[in-house]
Amino acid sequence: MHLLEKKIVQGLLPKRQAYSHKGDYGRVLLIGGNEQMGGAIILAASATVASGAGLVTVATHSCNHAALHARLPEAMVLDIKDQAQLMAALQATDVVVVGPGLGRTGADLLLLSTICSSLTAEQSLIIDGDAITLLAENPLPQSKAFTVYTPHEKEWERLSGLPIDKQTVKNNQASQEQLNSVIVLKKHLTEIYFPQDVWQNQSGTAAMATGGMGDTLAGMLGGFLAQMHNKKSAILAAVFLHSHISDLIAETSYVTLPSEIIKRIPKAMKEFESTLEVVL
Ligand SMILES: NC(=O)C1=CN([C@@H]2O[C@H](COP(=O)(O)OP(=O)(O)OC[C@H]3O[C@@H](n4cnc5c(N)ncnc54)[C@H](OP(=O)(O)O)[C@@H]3O)[C@@H](O)[C@H]2O)[C@@H](O)CC1
Ligand SMILES: Nc1ncnc2c1ncn2[C@@H]1O[C@H](COP(=O)(O)OP(=O)(O)O)[C@@H](O)[C@H]1O
Ligand SMILES: [Mg+2]
Repeated sequence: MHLLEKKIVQGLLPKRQAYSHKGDYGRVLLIGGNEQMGGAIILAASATVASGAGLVTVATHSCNHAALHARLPEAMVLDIKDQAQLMAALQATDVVVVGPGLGRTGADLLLLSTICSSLTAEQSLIIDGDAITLLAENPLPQSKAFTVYTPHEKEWERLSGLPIDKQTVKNNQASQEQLNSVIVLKKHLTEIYFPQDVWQNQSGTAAMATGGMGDTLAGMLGGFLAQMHNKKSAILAAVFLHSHISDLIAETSYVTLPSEIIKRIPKAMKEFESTLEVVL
């Protein structure tokens, strides 16, 4: 197992070219947030915007629109129930993040099925939160998109069938192969399962154990994948930086709130940029 530490991430983020524009930094569509959990998709989208994605759109329940506009004017908003608008947005995007605060109704499952079947191999799909639980309970044909699941241990138990005490590296690798996707298994010392190798994050502490923290990571992953050509570098950098920022705040704070982490993403990214592309 490879250790994901600061020296690995140093230089992974490409320095921006002078002659570039927002279209060069990717389009991300985030889907989630029902009547009870608008906060989850607002946090995720805020993390995507702070990570530097070129254009961010959020499909969420209409009751969240005013809050989202007020908190995050950088994002565009559409009604999660508007099929026509959603289909157009799915076709136009580079990355989809689905699941934060989505809910687990039949309509949510139908939506998930539409998303999985309509994406192409050129797009990326991050499946988080309720979307993982829905897929665990109702398996669907695999999407053609490059797919990343971001389960916590219980969500991974539901998806892989492995009880938490059986989630060994060997067992997890076997499940990752079956799912044919990247798995970010979130916990203390988060593990990342790629087809070729496994990484263990060395940043992060229990100061992160608060609601919305995983939603924030899902949004960061969307933002990093939208901008970086090397998908593996994007995933490793997002996982490390999410927890690294928390570690910096935790030097003087007992808990590290998702909103505080989000505010510090651009500054933290700056420290890790390089003109030379590092390939892992
Ligand atoms: N502000 C908002 O809008 C927020 C909205 N949110 C949205 O809520 C939706 C549901 O997501 P969820 O994670 O809260 O619930 P669920 O899938 O039932 O899992 C919890 C169960 O798993 C167990 N468990 C075991 N190991 C674990 C581990 N390492 N990490 C975590 N849990 C672990 C745990 O055990 P227990 O706590 O009982 O000991 C419990 O039995 C999702 O869409 C998410 O985006 C949240 O982000 C909060 C802020
Ligand atoms: N004790 C801990 N040590 C390190 N990281 C933690 C700890 N507890 C939680 N985290 C991190 O917080 C996030 C929690 O994700 P998740 O449970 O999906 O949150 P939510 O769904 O509430 O947004 C993960 O990135 C996880 O690694
Ligand atoms: Mg979660």
